Amino acid sequence: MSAQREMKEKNHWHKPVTIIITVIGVMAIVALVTVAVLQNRPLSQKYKYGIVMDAGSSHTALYIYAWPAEKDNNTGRVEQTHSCKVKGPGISSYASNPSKAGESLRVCMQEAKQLVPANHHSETPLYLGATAGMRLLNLEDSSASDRVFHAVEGALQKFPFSFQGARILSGQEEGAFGWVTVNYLDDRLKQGLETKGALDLGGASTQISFVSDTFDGSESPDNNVNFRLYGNDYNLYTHSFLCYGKDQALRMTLAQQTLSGPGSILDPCFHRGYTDTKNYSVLYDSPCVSKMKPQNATPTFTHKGGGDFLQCQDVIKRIFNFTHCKYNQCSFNGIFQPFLQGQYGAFSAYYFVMDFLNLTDTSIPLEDVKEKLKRYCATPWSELTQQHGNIKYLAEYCFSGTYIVTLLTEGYNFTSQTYPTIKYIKKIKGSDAGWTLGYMLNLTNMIPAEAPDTPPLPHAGYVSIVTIMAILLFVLFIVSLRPLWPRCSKQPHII
Ligand SMILES: Nc1nc2c(ncn2[C@@H]2O[C@H](COP(=O)(O)OP(=O)(O)OP(=O)(O)O)[C@@H](O)[C@H]2O)c(=O)[nH]1
Ligand SMILES: [Ca+2]
Repeated sequence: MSAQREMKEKNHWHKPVTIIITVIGVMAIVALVTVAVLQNRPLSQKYKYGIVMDAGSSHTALYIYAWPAEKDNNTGRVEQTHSCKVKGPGISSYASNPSKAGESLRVCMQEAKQLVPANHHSETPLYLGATAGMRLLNLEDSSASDRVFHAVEGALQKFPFSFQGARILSGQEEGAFGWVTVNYLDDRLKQGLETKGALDLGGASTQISFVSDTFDGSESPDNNVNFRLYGNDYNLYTHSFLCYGKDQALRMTLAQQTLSGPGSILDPCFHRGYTDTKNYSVLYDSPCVSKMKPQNATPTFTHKGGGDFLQCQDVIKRIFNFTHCKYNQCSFNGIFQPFLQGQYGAFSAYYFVMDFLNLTDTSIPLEDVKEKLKRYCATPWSELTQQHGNIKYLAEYCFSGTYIVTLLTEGYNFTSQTYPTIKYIKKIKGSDAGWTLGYMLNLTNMIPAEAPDTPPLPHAGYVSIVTIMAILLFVLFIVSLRPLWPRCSKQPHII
């Protein structure tokens, strides 16, 4: 009995003070872990929104972007959540009826109003950027372009968003923001990886943009855009060729074939059996060709297809001027271009056309691409309409495919070796490739010039370390109470 009492006396765990210290120690550690974890947990995901309207030459599209509210200054998180294609042609086509340009945007704007939560409407910026169609209208008739903008602005101001204005983007902006979009979505900017060039083929203009180690802007300052993004400097070469979008290039190619004002032409870029009556005044109604309009021509001409890829390449080559270059090297029309460098993403009509022709795989050798195009162009029109029905653009794919290959090789100097550096793309991680995202990121200051301070540990790592440390502390605490531990448990009882 006395031994038992002695043991109980030696066993300090049974002392109320020890029990209280242990309980307080456990509670303190639990409190420490809880506070540390709660204090540093990611905030609940509240989103911010931005809307950009791409008023292109052929049509207008609306894009909604969203990003977690607390990550404003930390790019890599903005995503396209919705896109809406405006019915009808681009806003520049409404020059003679501007109010219709504003009206045409209403359906997509209503959609945006439904999709962006109402409590965010007033803080959501809305931008409209117009490209080559409005550039051409502005060249042709600047007051007509002002009227179109006035009507469009009036229509957009009626919506509850924070409207930031409608304007024409310069060719440099269009090229550079397309490049920003591609590299932002690919996470190349944030990680400081080698960037990808951007190739954009629109309806009225086409852009080429890439970082070149040999280009510092001194040779041709107009083609130089400098960015500092996430602590890295980028020296970008960019050029926009007005009139070299696929629709205006087709006009120029047709103009080349009708300079003498013939009553009919046999166009190698259209399929055998294809025939259409075209109006001279409609064909030449664009600043890209208006100066070439034949005098004394009949009002219309018959447009017949010849279906010959090689001859088509020849007539397309005639719209490029290779005779003068005041720089070390040029692409075409006397425009400076440094050596091609790195990988390229080709989007818009590059994708639409090559996708239709089943030629988006650039591991197919360039010679085989040409061979396939040759066979496609030689397909009779009747066979194609039988196969596809009378779908939009069907008559133009032979021209468009041949134009793309000619622009890339003869224009930009891609070779059989460098052709595989191009990837035809439509979307990257769910967002459309194009200038709109880059434009919004720039205007909302969402790409920091310097790399943002990031916590040294991700949240999960932080939680694990705090928990391990707390357990360790607890164990140390228990061990530190060792002098108070009973010594008898494993010792033989000596009576
Ligand atoms: N085949 C095909 N062509 C398309 C499609 N959507 C647009 N296009 C055509 O492809 C060309 C380029 O389209 P976009 O990139 O939208 O051109 P855009 O932005 O209106 O014109 P720019 O102001 O010059 O940039 C135009 O000739 C369009 O008519 C499509 O789904 N399929
Ligand atoms: Ca475009």
